[in-house]
Amino acid sequence: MSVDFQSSLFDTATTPEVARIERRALSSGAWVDVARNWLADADDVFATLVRDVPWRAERRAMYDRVVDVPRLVYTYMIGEELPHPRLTTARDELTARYRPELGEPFRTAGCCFYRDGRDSVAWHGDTIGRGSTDDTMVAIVSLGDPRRLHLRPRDPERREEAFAVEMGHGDLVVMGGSCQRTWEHAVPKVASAGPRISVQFRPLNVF
Ligand SMILES: O=C(O)CCC(=O)C(=O)O
Ligand SMILES: [Fe+2]
Repeated sequence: MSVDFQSSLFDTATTPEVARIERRALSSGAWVDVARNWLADADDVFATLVRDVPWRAERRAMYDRVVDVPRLVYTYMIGEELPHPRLTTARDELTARYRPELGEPFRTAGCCFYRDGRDSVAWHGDTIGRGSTDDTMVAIVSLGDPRRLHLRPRDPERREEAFAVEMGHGDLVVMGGSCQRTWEHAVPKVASAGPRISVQFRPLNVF
């Protein structure tokens, strides 16, 4: 796969210890945490994932409705070695940071490859598993070209609360509380974008 990505432009990652996580409280008990430049070695992680993840096409029904999913995906399940040691470190740091609130570790790592601005994911909540009934967390590490994560309340009466978070190279975005069942998120198509990889860490039985 050829990827037109100038990694030198993005060589700004700090160490996770230095990055600050900022929380935005949302309605209905949902929240979003954002930490810029959270992942160290983001350039190397991105290049390794492009090369080594066994990407497969996905365009099918998912979540609680039929969702058009033009992007490449692969999910690392429990016990599967992650494709870069930095991701293992990242998962463990996320578990250390969030376990008091989450009550359990992050276990799986779903990877999505948005090849260009035409790749996207439509409005959904991660509600296949416990996200439909329980508070939980989905921690996203973004690599490559920035894309926007759009969020909106499920309740049509509250749609004016909708907003978007830019997910840049090495950034961490965590959706927590009731976010998967009371809010929806999407990564819409854009006129022009280079490749982006999203790594989503989730607890057991959250999809
Ligand atoms: O691209 C992203 O960071 C979000 C992906 C997502 O919401 C999902 O795969 O459930
Ligand atoms: Fe999602």
